[in-house]
Amino acid sequence: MTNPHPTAADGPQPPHEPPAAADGAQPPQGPPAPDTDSRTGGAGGNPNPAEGRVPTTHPHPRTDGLHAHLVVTRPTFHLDITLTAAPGEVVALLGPNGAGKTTALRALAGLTPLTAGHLRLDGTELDRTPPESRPVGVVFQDYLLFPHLTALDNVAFGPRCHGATRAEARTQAAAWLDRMGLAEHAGVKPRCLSGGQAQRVALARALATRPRLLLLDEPLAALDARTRLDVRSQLRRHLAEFEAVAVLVTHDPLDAMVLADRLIVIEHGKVVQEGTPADIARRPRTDYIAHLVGLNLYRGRAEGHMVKLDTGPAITTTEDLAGDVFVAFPPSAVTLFRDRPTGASARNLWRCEVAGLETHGDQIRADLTGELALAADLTTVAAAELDLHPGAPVWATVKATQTHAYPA
Ligand SMILES: Nc1ncnc2c1ncn2[C@@H]1O[C@H](COP(=O)(O)OP(=O)(O)OP(=O)(O)O)[C@@H](O)[C@H]1O
Repeated sequence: MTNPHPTAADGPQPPHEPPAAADGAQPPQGPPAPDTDSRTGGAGGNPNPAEGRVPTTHPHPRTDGLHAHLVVTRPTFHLDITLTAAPGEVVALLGPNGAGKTTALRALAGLTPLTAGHLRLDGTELDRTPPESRPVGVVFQDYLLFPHLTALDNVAFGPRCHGATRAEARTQAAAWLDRMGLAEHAGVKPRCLSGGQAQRVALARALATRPRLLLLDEPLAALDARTRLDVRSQLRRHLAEFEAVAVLVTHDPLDAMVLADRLIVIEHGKVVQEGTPADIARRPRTDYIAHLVGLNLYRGRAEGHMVKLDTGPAITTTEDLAGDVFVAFPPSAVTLFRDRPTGASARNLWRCEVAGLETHGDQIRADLTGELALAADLTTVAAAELDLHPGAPVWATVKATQTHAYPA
């Protein structure tokens, strides 16, 4: 996502598409959000619930969550996804580059207009609500903190825009910084914060507006590996406490699996699979997802324990199925031989050729072509003993017990 900019609380102008009114590093005098009622504690609970409370005008109960059908049509791209989430649920939008994740997030924030569809949050239609008036908080990959404001004033900016007095806003901001473990950094400017601290300030700023929808755009992408580990676990804790809907956009399957209750995988502007992280990891339905979760995936037709692949040979499985199925197995389940193994069952034995080799953690991953295209993991020692190199002929076997077949 490239510098989108949903609300007054979230920083300077977006570079393209409709500008967010009252956006930018202006004096924090934006209009009050339409919905800042704190009956349910809003975004993670208001640290000072008695403060900054703005009367609600909502006729609907605030327990409905998110119901969205987002349709955005551009000359070369069409997004059409349905997105629902219950309060307290964290949903991750996962997908390859250009899938439409950012477009979906911008549409939720009101920065990209819907071509069709609808957007309802806690019973209120938001389609026509301008970005700065939506009860939406956004955390960006690159934080987008105001460089000239202290951490405290960056966080206080949100409540100020939503009608709190300066003193109220600062009190609330101090409470949020405290909650994020950043109390001692309140007077520090963003340039003096580490990446992890800046990201937590950005999260505090978003939560301080008590949003009913929290949008997180690749929130950990700019952090180094070590910081990422810490911030990921802190973010997980804060999201677990968050009482409204959170939507996270990420490329990283680990972030998605750790942070989200439910994954929605988008490819080419459409939802291709959704479910719990465990469901998706166990039963991927596209090559992209199979690759993400590190599985070999094939489609075919099952007759009992035999699955005849659409392209390629048959695979023997332990499941007894009929009709269209997927078959998956991990690269670690593959055993390679240079010579045809004698005594091995002829089942799940394929003649292949090494197309490429790469280091994968402490293993070597071999990409194989031939009777069956597959990835195989083996130790460095085994790769050396087999004298594997691109072009080398190999035999690959997989035990039926290591495969997993499920209906397509
Ligand atoms: N402002 C825009 N105007 C026109 N086309 C755009 C605009 N923003 C994005 N697109 C196009 O819309 C499609 C979806 O892009 P989008 O940024 O939503 O994907 P994404 O899944 O977030 O990708 P990435 O992971 O690379 O950020 C792409 O083809 C992209 O080129």
